[in-house]
Amino acid sequence: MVSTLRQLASLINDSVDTLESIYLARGVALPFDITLPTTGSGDAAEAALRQDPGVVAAVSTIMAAAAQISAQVCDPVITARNAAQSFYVSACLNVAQELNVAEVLREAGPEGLDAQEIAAKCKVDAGVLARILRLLATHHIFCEIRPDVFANNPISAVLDKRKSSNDLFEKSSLFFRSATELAASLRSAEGVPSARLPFSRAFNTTLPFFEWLHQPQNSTALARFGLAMKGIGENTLDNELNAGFQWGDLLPNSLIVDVGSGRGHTSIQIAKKYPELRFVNQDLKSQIRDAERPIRDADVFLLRLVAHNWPDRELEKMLRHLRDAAKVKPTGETRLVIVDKIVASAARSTPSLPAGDASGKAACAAPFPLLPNWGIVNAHTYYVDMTMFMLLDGVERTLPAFEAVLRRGGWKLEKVYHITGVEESHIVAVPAPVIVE
Ligand SMILES: C[S@@+](CC[C@H](N)C(=O)[O-])C[C@H]1O[C@@H](n2cnc3c(N)ncnc32)[C@H](O)[C@@H]1O
Repeated sequence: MVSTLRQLASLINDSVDTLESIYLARGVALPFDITLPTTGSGDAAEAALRQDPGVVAAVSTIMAAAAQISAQVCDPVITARNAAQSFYVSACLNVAQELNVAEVLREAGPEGLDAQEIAAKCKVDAGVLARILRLLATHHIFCEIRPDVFANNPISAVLDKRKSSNDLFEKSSLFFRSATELAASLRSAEGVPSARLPFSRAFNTTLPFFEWLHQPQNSTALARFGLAMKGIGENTLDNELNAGFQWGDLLPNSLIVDVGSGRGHTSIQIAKKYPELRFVNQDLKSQIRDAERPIRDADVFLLRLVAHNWPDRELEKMLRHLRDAAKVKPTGETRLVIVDKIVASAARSTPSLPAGDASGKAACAAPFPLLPNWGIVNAHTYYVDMTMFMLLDGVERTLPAFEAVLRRGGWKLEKVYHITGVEESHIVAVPAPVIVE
């Protein structure tokens, strides 16, 4: 019987072999050495190759197996202690972002900069800043090329907002401040949910998050939020358009209603590829000036990164309104396209889905002995789930949870598209009779 340790080591070895052979066959150099300063903004051919399904599978296996083998061999006390203190990584990263250290180091180039000079540009104490950057370098974010001299590596370069360090301003992190209230929020027994959410406590407000964001005094936060939303999926939208819901199968002139559209960046991207489709963007009044009521002759209601903003009871209400406004056979059939992450359990068990033949339901589970949800490969999904709770009482859902809320809202799950290299899935539903439970 091969030990779990050996199985994990084999998975890593085999996947490294696969990676090397794919890169060799394509004539592309393997990814940068993260222990060395970066000399530029990366290689476009290498960035494109990272989307290759064989590369995605090999990288996912290495990430999951490396994290698991490390946790397996490490003294449990040390693993637990490091996890308990990993907030320091976030806190130090927050410092680097607020002080625009990646921009300062981009301007310094691969020779790097002494902590004294970085601190002078950032107008803070050099000794503490050097210690903060060393903690980050220890986690492979920045590299310390000589004692107290730091440079960007490919990971810290990602923090660079590609502006001059003189043009950047201070920012406060909504998520970071809210997270400090997570435990207190769970313990509290105060009234309405919005008053006891970590965000509400941290920012001392009883307004729901999106209303708070639209207050005149929070216009900077709103602008930043709009940009962040535009940024999510910008690089992967092509993949989404090719391998997700098939917009090209809709008849010319079909009407797509983007519910909670933000500034309409998704519709604009789809319209560029499919100019024969029509679009309506709906959002809160200060985001765009448009109708807020459901539109009755839509062919598609698109909810992109919207369902996860709401707890089940609110999402169910929203889905019912859309169901009431949907076209049903024989006059047509409105499709509901939800673009959201799908959470998988970390337990190796079969999900208890009701019988049905919606294709593409199960995302590919990781091979034994890896955690079936691919462990840290999908860590971001579980982080965003916390953000949804902290800010909105929202939730990232499992597929059975989606199916249940859709059913209660009067929709029937038709098909799920899991798209390689994209964190969000496309969950497609059609109108179904509303079942009162
Ligand atoms: C997470 S963002 C998603 C934006 C966009 N769909 C995207 O994919 O980037 C959620 C959006 O829902 C909007 N929203 C929140 N409450 C709303 C409401 N009651 N009516 C319409 N839109 C709302 C917010 O203003 C925000 O733009």
